[in-house]
Amino acid sequence: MQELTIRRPDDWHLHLRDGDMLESVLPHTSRHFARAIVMPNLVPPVATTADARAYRQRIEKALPEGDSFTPIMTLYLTEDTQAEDVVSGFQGGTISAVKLYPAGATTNSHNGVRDIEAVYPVLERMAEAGVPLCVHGEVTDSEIDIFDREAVFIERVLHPIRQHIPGLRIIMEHITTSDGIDYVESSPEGIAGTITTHHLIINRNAILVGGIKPHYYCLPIAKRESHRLALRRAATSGKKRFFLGTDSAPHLDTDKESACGCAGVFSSINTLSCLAHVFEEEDALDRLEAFVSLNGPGFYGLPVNEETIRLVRRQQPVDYPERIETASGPVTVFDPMFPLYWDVA
Ligand SMILES: NC(=O)N[C@@H](CC(=O)O)C(=O)O
Ligand SMILES: [Zn+2]
Ligand SMILES: [Zn+2]
Repeated sequence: MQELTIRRPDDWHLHLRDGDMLESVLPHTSRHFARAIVMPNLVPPVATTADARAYRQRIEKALPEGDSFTPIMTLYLTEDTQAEDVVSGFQGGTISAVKLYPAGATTNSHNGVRDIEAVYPVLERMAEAGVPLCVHGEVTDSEIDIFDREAVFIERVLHPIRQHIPGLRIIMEHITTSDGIDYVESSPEGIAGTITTHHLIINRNAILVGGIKPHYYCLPIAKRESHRLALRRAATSGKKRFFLGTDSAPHLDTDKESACGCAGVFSSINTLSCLAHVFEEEDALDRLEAFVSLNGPGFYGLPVNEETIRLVRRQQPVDYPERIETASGPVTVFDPMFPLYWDVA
């Protein structure tokens, strides 16, 4: 296949940041994507409906002329979150989901949840009102190995939430293990998983072999090869409860290339080229549209996009920048370590 037309895709997990960084990264998403679930882990976090409304306005202001892009806003769940604010923000159309960060699990998560049972009353109200919960699924206990933190989260946190509040719709974001895939597949309706572009391409060797490669460090951390293969099988299966969340998460190079580098991979620029490459390798180009354009709106109960995009396989590798410039310095773009031939026409 040399050409593929699909409905315009959406990104169900994206970090747009704020200020200069927002200005620099937003065009790389709005060029190709119609909508994105925008993560609320700003400093300070997007914790109330009023915060989400103000942040949405800043995103709309930063949007390049002529691009049609809808940010889908989320709230950062804290132990002080008020259920009334969540429900009214959802019913009024300002927010579409709430995000659970276990405190200390990832970038800007220190205001997250320490005691999950403390937020059960809010989760119960969300279930009644139909507000979905997006989850960063890693425990933070210091005795748990970083490579096991997702699997342990499923057992200690996610499964108990689902037992206690079966009506809550949950998105297990950026799944990195076969445990996560198996959990979603073996559960009844009501839980879905997003998968990032980079976790379909790299395993932990990319971070650690031949020297430390900070631009491949993200959370949850990439796991061993068998897990990457499980993610590929799920993403390319066409199954309705798996869809794209790029987790494109820009950090300044000076913050990544450091003795204590930040977690996050910036991939919005070449994500669709990378995904077409992966789906072609798996002989599943006919299922790319399900993963990037159909399954996400299906789970979130939103209409699919009517516009289309055309992907073209070029004769020569596609050019994309190694890094982009922002007012505060460069940000390195995800390098899949192979040439990309698929391009968005
Ligand atoms: N994925 C990451 O490694 N980083 C994200 C946070 C997150 O999604 O966990 C970020 O905000 O930088
Ligand atoms: Zn996360
Ligand atoms: Zn993220």
